[in-house]
Amino acid sequence: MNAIEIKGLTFSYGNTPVLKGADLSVPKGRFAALIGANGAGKSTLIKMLLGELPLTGENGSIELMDQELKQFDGWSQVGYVPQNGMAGYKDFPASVEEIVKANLYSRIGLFRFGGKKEKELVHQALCQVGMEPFEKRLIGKLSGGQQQRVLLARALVNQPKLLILDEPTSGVDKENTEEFYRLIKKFNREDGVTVFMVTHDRNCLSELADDVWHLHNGTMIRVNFERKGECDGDI
Ligand SMILES: Nc1ncnc2c1ncn2[C@@H]1O[C@H](COP(=O)(O)OP(=O)(O)OP(=O)(O)O)[C@@H](O)[C@H]1O
Repeated sequence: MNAIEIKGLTFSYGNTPVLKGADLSVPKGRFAALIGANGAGKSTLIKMLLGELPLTGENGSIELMDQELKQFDGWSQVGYVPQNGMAGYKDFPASVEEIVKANLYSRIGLFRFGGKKEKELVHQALCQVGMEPFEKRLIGKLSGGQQQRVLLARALVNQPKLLILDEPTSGVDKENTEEFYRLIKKFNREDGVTVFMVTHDRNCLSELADDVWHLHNGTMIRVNFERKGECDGDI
């Protein structure tokens, strides 16, 4: 059973094709990494996966958790961590707790505050990533690495079965990057969460990923780990 199944995916911005028939599958419980040069189309593919870019019958097909994307109704099982998610929001008027709680809106309801149960879920998610001491801190007052851990907690608060991460440690220092990797590795290996991570960090691949996919010239190549030097210089 696959958490993600992509077949023949195509996408163009205007007349410029970016994806030209990409195939990829991520079996449930695996840790898959997606690599590729700048501008290869990795974020475009993630946006299509998340339904942020249109998918018509002519664009190929995407299934999440064995369901066609168009019919997919399990979004609470999918956690997403964007690249530099809070960068540029230095004065954003929300606390760490509020940022994480915002992802519970589907169970709380819009414009409502949530009760004791939701507060506890938020606290637990922050404990999972070691950010509970910062619960009341304004998000903009944290370091980039701390902010990314808060965004990981936000993704985890719904106890997802699939985590999608788009270059989650870009701009984060070595120590915080290592801590971030330790956390996602634990969620994958110990809690069985399927992980699909876009990265430029080649050094983490052998330690973290079961499968590595290389997006190149609009199509997907599965990288053979024994021969991973093949893509050196192109990711
Ligand atoms: N909204 C847009 N309109 C037009 N072109 C776009 C748009 N978004 C991205 N592109 C172009 O599509 C191509 C793929 O971009 P994308 O952001 O998906 O690449 P990427 O692999 O994620 O790159 P990076 O590693 O630098 O983040 C690039 O050439 C980019 O300039």
